[in-house]
Amino acid sequence: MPHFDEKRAYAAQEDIFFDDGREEELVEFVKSKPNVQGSPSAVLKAIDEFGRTKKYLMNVGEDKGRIVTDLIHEAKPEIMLELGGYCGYSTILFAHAQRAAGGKKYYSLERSPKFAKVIKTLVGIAGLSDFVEMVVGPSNEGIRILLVAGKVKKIDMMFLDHYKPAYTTDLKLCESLGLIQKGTILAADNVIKPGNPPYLEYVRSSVEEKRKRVAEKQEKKDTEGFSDRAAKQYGGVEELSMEVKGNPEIVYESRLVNSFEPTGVPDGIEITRCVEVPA
Ligand SMILES: C[S@@+](CC[C@H](N)C(=O)[O-])C[C@H]1O[C@@H](n2cnc3c(N)ncnc32)[C@H](O)[C@@H]1O
Repeated sequence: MPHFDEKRAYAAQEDIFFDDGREEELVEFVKSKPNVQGSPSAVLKAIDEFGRTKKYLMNVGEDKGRIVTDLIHEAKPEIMLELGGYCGYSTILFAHAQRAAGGKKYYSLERSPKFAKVIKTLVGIAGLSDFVEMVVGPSNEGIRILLVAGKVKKIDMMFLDHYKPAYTTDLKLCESLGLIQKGTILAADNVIKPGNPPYLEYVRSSVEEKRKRVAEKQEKKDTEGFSDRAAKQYGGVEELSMEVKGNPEIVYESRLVNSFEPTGVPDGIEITRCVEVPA
């Protein structure tokens, strides 16, 4: 297990931990800092300072963030998607790394227009507006919009960090639309805290296991296995496109990388690579 540096811990997560005015406070806090204009690292440093000294923020944070930036440096994705952008911490961290690795575009799909505005503002301050494109609305709609617009034909890397039960349904949607191809990498946050059993089961299953479940109609509902808090986290149970079956023939290799929430609570990122898509 890696080590967590307590000095860098965010404030503890409260019962109400977002959408209570803290996101607007964060924007003012970042704007008040000198030298943030055009500097992704200074903007990230300011966001982390707010999370430590003012109020908790549901960001991926430095420890888990490093797992994904290392992967970006190694895989050099041209096209990257994130599902769930919140205040733009992951957007700025990963888009900055992707641009440095020679990438083409980072798409941030965020359901809340209010949070999308915060992301736009902070991404603008960081100087990444030309590289990042926001798609505002539910992720399943955003994915279809990007495909129909001809902007995304293959996903090179996708960071999943939105409504937990939607990880599996959105992955299946991407499979059905042909966006998951050999070499696609998925990085799924929060698979330990709060956890995501249906997603882990899906990406770790063999083709035979997936085929059997489809044939015997034994597929578990992708909304099963979540605590009430995780299922209602963003204001209610979201509608999910359960009818999308995905492509059980796709072969994945998947592994858990243990790490920590920015508060120091143990968590992990599931890293999944698509190794084969039969013709
Ligand atoms: C944990 S936060 C994302 C944190 C961000 N990735 C970071 O590390 O800085 C989850 C975000 O997902 C958004 N969200 C929830 N359900 C969504 C959906 N179906 N489609 C798109 N965004 C969604 C929420 O509004 C929230 O901003």
